[in-house]
Amino acid sequence: MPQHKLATEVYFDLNDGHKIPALGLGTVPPEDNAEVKDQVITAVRAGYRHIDTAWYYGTEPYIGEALKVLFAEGYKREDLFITSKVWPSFHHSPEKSLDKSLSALGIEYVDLFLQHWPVCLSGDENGLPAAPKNDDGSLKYDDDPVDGVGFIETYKKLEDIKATNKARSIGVSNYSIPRLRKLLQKAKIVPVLNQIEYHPQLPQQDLVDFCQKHKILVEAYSPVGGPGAPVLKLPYINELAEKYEVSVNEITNAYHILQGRITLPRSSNLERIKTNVRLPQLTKDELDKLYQIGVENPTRYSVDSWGYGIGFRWWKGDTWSKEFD
Ligand SMILES: NC(=O)C1=CN([C@@H]2O[C@H](COP(=O)(O)OP(=O)(O)OC[C@H]3O[C@@H](n4cnc5c(N)ncnc54)[C@H](OP(=O)(O)O)[C@@H]3O)[C@@H](O)[C@H]2O)C=CC1
Ligand SMILES: O=C1Nc2ccccc2C1=O
Repeated sequence: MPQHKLATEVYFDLNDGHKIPALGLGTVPPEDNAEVKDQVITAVRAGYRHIDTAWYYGTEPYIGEALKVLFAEGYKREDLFITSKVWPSFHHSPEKSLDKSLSALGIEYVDLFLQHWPVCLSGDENGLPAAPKNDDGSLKYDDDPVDGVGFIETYKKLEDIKATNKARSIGVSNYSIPRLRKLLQKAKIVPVLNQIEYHPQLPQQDLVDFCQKHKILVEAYSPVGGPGAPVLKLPYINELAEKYEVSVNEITNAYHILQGRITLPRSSNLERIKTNVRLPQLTKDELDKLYQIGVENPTRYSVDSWGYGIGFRWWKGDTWSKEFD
């Protein structure tokens, strides 16, 4: 049995002086939100130190229950890295959203607070409904979803929050290159990272290069493509798992971590969470071959309707859209 390094022991430097564990646990609701409590406890006991959540997921109260158990076992708040996010329907009051998240989680600060999407949906003072609709069924925005700059105002509020210490670091999610360009013209604080869909089937080297140039880390969500784990069906990933005697999930994690990206796998299977921690040392040729899979046949699995028109190339039918740039 080959000896492998551990993904749980890798930390990356953020541009504001803090550090982030490279492997984080995703907490999008499973069938029953309460299951997240055991998932978090299992992960931390297995060595994970990074939990990714969001007000939108509705799982923060269960993560809070897990934290109580873990703190009682002796784990320290300062040893964990906890991320939450402000949803677009809460764009007018991110601090209120963060206060709700902190209260549900039972903690005083988050390590990282992200703007979940660079758009402004029309929610009430409690951010509800999360997906507001016009009478014709279309999404109800407070700002033009394509040309509006309200998303920059939201980010500025995150800059103010950082000064309160309720969030140690601030960052963004689902930002394309055009949105990042606009943001960087106005931002005082460069976001520490951009959380985006990323896996071997979704090559986004241009966005990664742009982020790298501005010292913004890339954090990969849906590292196996979300429900059904379609990415894990790729024959080459299975070939590598056999070669290194690890799971297919550990290959998709290594794909990111070895190239300086944070990865956020999620699972309802506690055994899978527990064992998904080794870091096989894939070669440069193997990493390049994984990357080429997506160049030849790009596939985006997460296609939320609020993601259209914000500067990403979306997979539509059999061609990439021209929306980028
Ligand atoms: N900022 C954003 O907009 C977004 C952020 N995220 C974040 O990223 C996290 C991860 O993304 P997410 O889309 O949830 O998912 P993942 O890509 O991690 O996929 C999770 C799914 O894959 C299944 N799976 C994993 N491994 C296997 C395996 N070996 N065999 C069969 N099935 C498997 C899981 O099933 P099982 O439960 O049975 O293991 C689960 O259904 C989220 O939880 C969230 O924290 C996600 C989407 C958007
Ligand atoms: O914004 C999100 N949309 C999603 C859809 C499925 C799972 C997670 C998310 C998000 O975080």
